[in-house]
Amino acid sequence: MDIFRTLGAGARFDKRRFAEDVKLFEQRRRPVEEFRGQHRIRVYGTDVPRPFQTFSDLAQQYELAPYISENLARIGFKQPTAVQMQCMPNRELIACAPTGSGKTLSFVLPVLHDLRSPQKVGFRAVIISPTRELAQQIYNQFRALGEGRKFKICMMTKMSTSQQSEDPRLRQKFDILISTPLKLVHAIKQDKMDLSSVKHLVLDEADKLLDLGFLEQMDEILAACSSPKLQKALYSATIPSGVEQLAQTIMKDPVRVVIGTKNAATETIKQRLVYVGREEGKLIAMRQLIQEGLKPPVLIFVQSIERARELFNELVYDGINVDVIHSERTRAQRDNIVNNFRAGKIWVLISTELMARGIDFKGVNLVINYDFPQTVQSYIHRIGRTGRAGRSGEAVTFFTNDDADFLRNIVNVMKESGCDVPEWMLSLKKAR
Ligand SMILES: Nc1ncnc2c1ncn2[C@@H]1O[C@H](COP(=O)(O)OP(=O)(O)OP(=O)(O)O)[C@@H](O)[C@H]1O
Repeated sequence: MDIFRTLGAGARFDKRRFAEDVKLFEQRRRPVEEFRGQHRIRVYGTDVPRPFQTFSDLAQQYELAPYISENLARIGFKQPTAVQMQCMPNRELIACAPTGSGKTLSFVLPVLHDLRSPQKVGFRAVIISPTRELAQQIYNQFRALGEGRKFKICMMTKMSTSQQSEDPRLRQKFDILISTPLKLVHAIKQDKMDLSSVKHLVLDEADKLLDLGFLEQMDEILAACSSPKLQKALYSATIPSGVEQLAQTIMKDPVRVVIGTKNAATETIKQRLVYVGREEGKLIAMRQLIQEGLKPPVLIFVQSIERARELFNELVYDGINVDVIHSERTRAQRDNIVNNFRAGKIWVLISTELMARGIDFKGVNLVINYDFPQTVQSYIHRIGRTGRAGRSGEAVTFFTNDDADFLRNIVNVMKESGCDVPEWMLSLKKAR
């Protein structure tokens, strides 16, 4: 880029110097491109920062505060993942990387780095997530990586009276806020939330947040983040083109980062489709899987709360160590279930879409789509609860005659992510 600046400044054109500059530019660019190619990193936009290769490179390149390097080592993160290597933006960012590829750290790290130290000027970073469980997980990651810096980090759902206080001096203590959209909009509307100092606004599971269900709330949040220095960052494993177009309209000259194949499933997951005929066939197929021997922990997705309850009653009757989670369970119940499933005390967990996105149950061996997912995005996120952080995993999806119209969409995802699929399935008509 130097060559263009030199010319822009009105210097006389020196052909030889220009040729040398071009050569130098190419020499610097080529290894970076090769490195990106090896890690399947694609970038779009102008002046995209070069990726760092190791955490010590990062520390040097960005003069990282030592506490961050120490915390990375303590947590046990030795080598950055591809998305982390490329996500030290100097401006707005849209990042699409597979499930379980470490996107959380890839925004926690640059935010902490940029905030440097606690300041009493009010919230400077806001992270939005579609569910409370995911917000909690992000909060934990901030606490772990921020250890030793005394940042005031708060989760909206746990806000104390001082955080919501009318007194601006009390509110100013805080640096980072993590919230679901509804809670935050509620506080903004009650005039209890000043977001005018926010410099970093991160939307995790951005395609979900920019979906119709949340769009109005996102508008309110964006309007409240009034600082001209505001930088937005959007992250998801799936960013459909419509959402990306919408995102572009609210962003200024963003860098786009894509890891691997866009909108595909994680390649470490072995995916399988099982034909069960009709609805009644699902329970028979489920019992057959159990008889063949399930290796817990296993996560089962169904389409509604009612169906989750029904399946739970069936499996409890069969003597399975099973529990069920959905939005009608109390907060305490949901927290307990998540903790117990993580600790291996629950072997089989039945869930609605609530747990489909973002939740990091590291050791899940098998995801069963008992009910066929309604969208490609839902499929990718649901099965992405297994095969995380480079581990292997398995996903089984039941389909009935009624699901035939949508089968082709899922078959395509399977093919894109390197799974074998029967030829006849590839010739099915695509659903709209
Ligand atoms: N550099 C790293 N080295 C080792 N493990 C890592 C690294 N970065 C993240 N992880 C681990 O990888 C797992 C997945 O990370 P994370 O939850 O951030 O994935 P994600 O990309 O946000 O997935 P999803 O799309 O499902 O939300 C976590 O258990 C996390 O602790």
